Amino acid sequence: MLERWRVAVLPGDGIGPEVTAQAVRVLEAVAAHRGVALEVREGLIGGAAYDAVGRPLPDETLDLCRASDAVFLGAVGGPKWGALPADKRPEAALLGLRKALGLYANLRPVTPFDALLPASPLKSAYLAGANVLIVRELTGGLYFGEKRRTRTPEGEEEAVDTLVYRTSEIERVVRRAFELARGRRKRVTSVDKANVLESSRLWREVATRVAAEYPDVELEHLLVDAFAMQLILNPRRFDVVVTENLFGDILSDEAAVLTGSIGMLPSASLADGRFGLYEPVHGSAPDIAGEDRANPLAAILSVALMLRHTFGDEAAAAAVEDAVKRVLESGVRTIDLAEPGDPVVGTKAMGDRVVAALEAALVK
Ligand SMILES: NC(=O)C1=CN([C@@H]2O[C@H](COP(=O)(O)OP(=O)(O)OC[C@H]3O[C@@H](n4cnc5c(N)ncnc54)[C@H](O)[C@@H]3O)[C@@H](O)[C@H]2O)C=CC1
Ligand SMILES: CC(C)CC(=O)C(=O)O
Ligand SMILES: [Mg+2]
Repeated sequence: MLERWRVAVLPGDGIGPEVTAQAVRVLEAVAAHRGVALEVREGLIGGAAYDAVGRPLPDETLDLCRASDAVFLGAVGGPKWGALPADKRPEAALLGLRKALGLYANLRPVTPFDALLPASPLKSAYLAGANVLIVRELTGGLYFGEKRRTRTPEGEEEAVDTLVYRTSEIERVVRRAFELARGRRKRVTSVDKANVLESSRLWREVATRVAAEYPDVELEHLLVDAFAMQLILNPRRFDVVVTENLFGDILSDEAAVLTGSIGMLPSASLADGRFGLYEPVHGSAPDIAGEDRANPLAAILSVALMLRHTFGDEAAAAAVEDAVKRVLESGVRTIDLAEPGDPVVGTKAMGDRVVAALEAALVK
């Protein structure tokens, strides 16, 4: 294990800084317990960076990330910056950062906590034990293809986005999915739209080829529309799901519903090796920003992923996840998770509870 953890922290916009503050407290608690020197260095990104220096992804931020073992990111974006040219928008910074750091595999574990299962036994039976790992390709596809505005010969405005995948891009992310499946239930579902899209036909061919290297892991192909339905109908049938960038973005927000809130879904964006960027799946939630109402658990669970994938500290990762579990079992909820009558706490108070549960477990 490393004795020094160098973490770049990019709080970003909206609720980004609020949830990041709680995530950093959890990381600090773990590092203090482990006796590890934690170097947290903050950088600017998104609208906050645009406002401060006129660019959403300053070179200093990229340099900081490259000089770190891991990056934690809150969220970027908001209506304030919506009218800027595409390359100045906060979202462009996030895409640019993912590309520049080679973060091609985005892991989005979807693991409903028992304490949040619906009250009806029928509904809980359908969700109990569901544990899906979405592996989303993160540096290719529509988000990175050529974009342009043109005019038709008739003078009508036209917009073009291009969806490009090459074999090597598909191969590495599918291989990552198979490797992860080996440590789980040994089942990969590859999601595409091969009945219509040429890029999906290539995706399916490559996935089938890679699967031959993993005879112990079962592969199934599903079309994205059918998968979107099956995910809700029968979530327990899925183990690892691998898919392209846009499909993975949409399907993971859909999957968040299984956990009770988008505020529960963490993510790890990985390059080859141990380097990674960790962020909640949700955005900057401008509708609740600044009100201490955001659920910080997705951000805190992203710290668990950092401990697991970058710092190789499985015990600490499990301790953070267990602290979240115990806090939820105690009944407290942020507003997004609350049923009538539940004790509701704010962002910071939820962070307090998790840190207290974690410290109690770590000193034992
Ligand atoms: N990784 C990132 O930085 C992402 C940024 N965005 C950006 O965020 C901005 C807002 O996008 P939206 O479509 O509204 O998506 P969003 O994920 O920010 O919010 C969707 C809904 O979920 C709620 N929500 C989100 N996170 C929550 C949390 N932690 N606790 C409680 N409720 C939460 C919000 O209040 C809102 O009602 C946009 O500028 C978008 O581009 C969107 C997704 C990812
Ligand atoms: C904000 C976008 C650039 C991406 C997004 O929605 C995501 O990564 O979940
Ligand atoms: Mg998204």
